[in-house]
Amino acid sequence: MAVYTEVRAADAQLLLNQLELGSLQALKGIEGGVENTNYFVTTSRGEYVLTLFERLTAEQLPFYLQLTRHLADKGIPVPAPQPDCHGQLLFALCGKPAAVVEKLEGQSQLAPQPVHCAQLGGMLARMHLAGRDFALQQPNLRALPWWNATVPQVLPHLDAAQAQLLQQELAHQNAVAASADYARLPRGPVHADLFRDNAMFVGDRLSGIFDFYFAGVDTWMFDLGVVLNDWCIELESGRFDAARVQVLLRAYEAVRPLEAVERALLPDMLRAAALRFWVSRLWDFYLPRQASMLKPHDPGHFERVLRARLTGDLASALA
Ligand SMILES: Nc1ncnc2c1ncn2[C@@H]1O[C@H](COP(=O)(O)OP(=O)(O)O)[C@@H](O)[C@H]1O
Ligand SMILES: N[C@@H](CCOP(=O)(O)O)C(=O)O
Repeated sequence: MAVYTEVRAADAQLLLNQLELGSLQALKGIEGGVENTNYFVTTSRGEYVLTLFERLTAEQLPFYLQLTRHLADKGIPVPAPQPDCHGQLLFALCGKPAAVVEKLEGQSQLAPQPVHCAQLGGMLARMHLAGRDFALQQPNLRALPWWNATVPQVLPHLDAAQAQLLQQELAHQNAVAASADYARLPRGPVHADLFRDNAMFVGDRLSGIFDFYFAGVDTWMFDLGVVLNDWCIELESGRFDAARVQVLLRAYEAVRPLEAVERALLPDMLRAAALRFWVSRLWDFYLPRQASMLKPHDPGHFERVLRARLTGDLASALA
């Protein structure tokens, strides 16, 4: 659970007044999430999510908020940020940047089946295409430069085998990123954290995707790698479930067929995506921040995912 900043009802009401969202009826800290402070807000007008941004700065936030606005306007089901009468989406609360977004209907599907993966794959491709004409630029802030800066901080906490794996994979990803093929990968705004807990289903129907606060401009294959590594694996082992991999990729390609260079680099992007979350989980685990309700995710999970990807199991899943 993560509530880093306690928000009083009176403070929340001041912001709701600015947005003309009615009178506060309930304010409830949200269990889940590790990055920001989130509250469910019930008002006389409806249900919303109030987010206080704990790490992101007011300079970085317009990218995320405008991107969700842009995607919502293009028919992608994402929680639209609520504007004030000047069209502003970003505010300040308790000394932190803050926003209020729509509350999506439904529940996360934490044990996804092929029926869920198919919808997610199609939605991911539609989201990539819908982002092509988004005007703002911001890199993925959890990409290679961040891994290079963070790995030395977590290495002292690892055993020798883990340290070797981490360093070897980082070296490999630096080499991939410097290659001509990598430069040819199509890119655009990506979600970069579209795990099963960042999508909602009503019954078996995908009702929306949310939590764009790691979004940035990166390769579409990195985004697909993040999704495959979470939606299409057996959680205990990190190994791929072939049926889910196949259905998700087929659904993605039904909307946007992969280019040859994307197909060739997908195994490396799967490894990159595993490395990204192994590093961030190690960082959260060994160098935690203060939070009144925080349960860090298990870093060992992404070590297993990375080891599974290193066996080349994408090819066997697609055989
Ligand atoms: N727009 C939304 N609609 C419905 N539920 C939401 C919404 N945003 C967040 N939540 C709920 O809050 C939880 C934590 O949000 P999340 O964005 O993942 O947090 P963090 O940014 O800290 O990682 C989610 O798992 C979900 O249950
Ligand atoms: N998905 C990441 C954690 C990022 O937090 P989120 O709650 O915003 O998804 C992970 O699983 O490590």
